[in-house]
Amino acid sequence: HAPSSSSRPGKPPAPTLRLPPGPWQLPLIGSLHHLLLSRHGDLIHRTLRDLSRRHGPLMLLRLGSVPTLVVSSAEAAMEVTRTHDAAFASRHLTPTLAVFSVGGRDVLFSPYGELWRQLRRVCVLELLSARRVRSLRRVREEEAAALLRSVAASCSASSGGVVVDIGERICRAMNDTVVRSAIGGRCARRDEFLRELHRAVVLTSGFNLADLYPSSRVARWLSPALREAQRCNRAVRDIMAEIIREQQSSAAAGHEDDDDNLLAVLLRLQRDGDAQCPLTTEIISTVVLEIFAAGSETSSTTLEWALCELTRNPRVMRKAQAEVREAFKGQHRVTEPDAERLLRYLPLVVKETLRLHVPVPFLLPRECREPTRVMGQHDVPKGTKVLVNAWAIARDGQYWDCPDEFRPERFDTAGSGSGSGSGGGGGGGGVDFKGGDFEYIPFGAGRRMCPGAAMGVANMALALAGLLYHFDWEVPDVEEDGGDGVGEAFGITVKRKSKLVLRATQRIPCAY
Ligand code: HEM
Repeated sequence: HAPSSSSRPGKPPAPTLRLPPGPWQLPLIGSLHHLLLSRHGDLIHRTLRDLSRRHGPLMLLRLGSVPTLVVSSAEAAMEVTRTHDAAFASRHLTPTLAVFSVGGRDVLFSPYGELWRQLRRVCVLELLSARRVRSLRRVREEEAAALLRSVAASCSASSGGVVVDIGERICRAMNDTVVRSAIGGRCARRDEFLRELHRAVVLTSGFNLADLYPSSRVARWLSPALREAQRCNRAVRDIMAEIIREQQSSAAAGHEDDDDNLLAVLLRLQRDGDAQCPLTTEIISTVVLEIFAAGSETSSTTLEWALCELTRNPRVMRKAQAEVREAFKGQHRVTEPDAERLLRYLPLVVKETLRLHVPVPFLLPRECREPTRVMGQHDVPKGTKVLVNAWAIARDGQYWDCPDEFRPERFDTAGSGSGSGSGGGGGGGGVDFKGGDFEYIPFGAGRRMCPGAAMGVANMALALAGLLYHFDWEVPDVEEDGGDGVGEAFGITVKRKSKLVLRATQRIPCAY
């Protein structure tokens, strides 16, 4: 993999490559020792931020045998996801990701090409377009209601507050919402699925022996992560096979209205042979599994962090609760149209959570498809893995005032200046996550940007409004986190190390 600037005899000398700078390397392990010796332990997004402060926003490392470009400024992120978007539009497929994506024949990790284009188009059309997201409102309301009823039931058992495993419940609610949206029904083996999904998130972080030495058979053989990935993949495929069988028998029985979901459409395309790239059952199973995973893990992680930050910041909590309690005054239920119409501050809370706790800190790894000169001065060789450290960019004092503080007001267009920088609210007024403001890219940017942002935000916003409307939330005892960062667990998404547990006190009855 090592990039080379040497020329072969008889050929004109190749121009010398100007590779991006990076920390010193050792034979065999490359730059890994910088990660292994870090004070941040396995929180690699933090370690790479520290390293980039020394070596620059375009930094070249070798992680095991994999040349890896780490992108750590808004300007550099723009180069990779806009200026040279096509050159970086493929994913880097590690051996563990190859297990889950069956060699990249999927939508999340596929190389840039026709199959990806086709699968992404179907996902957007049948599930993620603005129209489809609107039409799934009933699913969101029912699943948020189920969550609120479950908390109310726990509260009714005691007269004072009650300690609730709210993190677990949020996780189930977000998963049920996205699964019902995609296949029309719940997953009967949901808890088993969620357990395997949590394993998959850790296994695919890219920092195991097999992924660091992808071409070494010894590394693969020695890697427990790869074997565990294969086991985990078999388990989720088994769950999916059951779901597909049910959907097929429902279609065979002629249930017309069961046909209106992503899985049904994919199966119909397969039956009719209409798709440009033929769809195998394996591809369909992979795509639907990925939608379940991409849609639930990210949203539940964000919602958990939102509640966690609100309990740590009583001023923000009071303001958010005052707003929602005023908007729904006298009512016993929160509905989506009214929440959308009346709440101004709550969306800022969601935005600020997505900034402070970028759920997918390196986006999904990209790969350079052709030699590319970036920022006019650095050459990135073909095959280089690219990590955009969206987490570091969203906490960079160059773009954000008090970047480590939780201040939803910074996104208030009325209260602060426009654009990034030093608006009155702390930088961020007018900045959005739509992929055009590169200091804030929790959903990525460019061709491979997340197509599920609208659905993710809708799923989270309604549940959060209900949780704040009906209940008061406090930290039960001394918080186990100890403060910023210590409570993070690294994986392809960064979530809380332990599931959030809070004391809930019901203030307003639920009538769902
Ligand atoms: C808080 C919620 C979410 C966050 C933070 C999030 C974040 C991301 C990120 C960072 C990427 C990679 C973007 C890039 O490489 O530039 C991505 C890709 C993707 N996301 Fe999301 N996502 C969320 C919700 C969802 C939902 C609800 C769905 C679907 C139900 C979804 C489906 C996808 C898909 C299919 C891709 C792959 C796009 C491609 O490679 O072409 N996401 N997401």
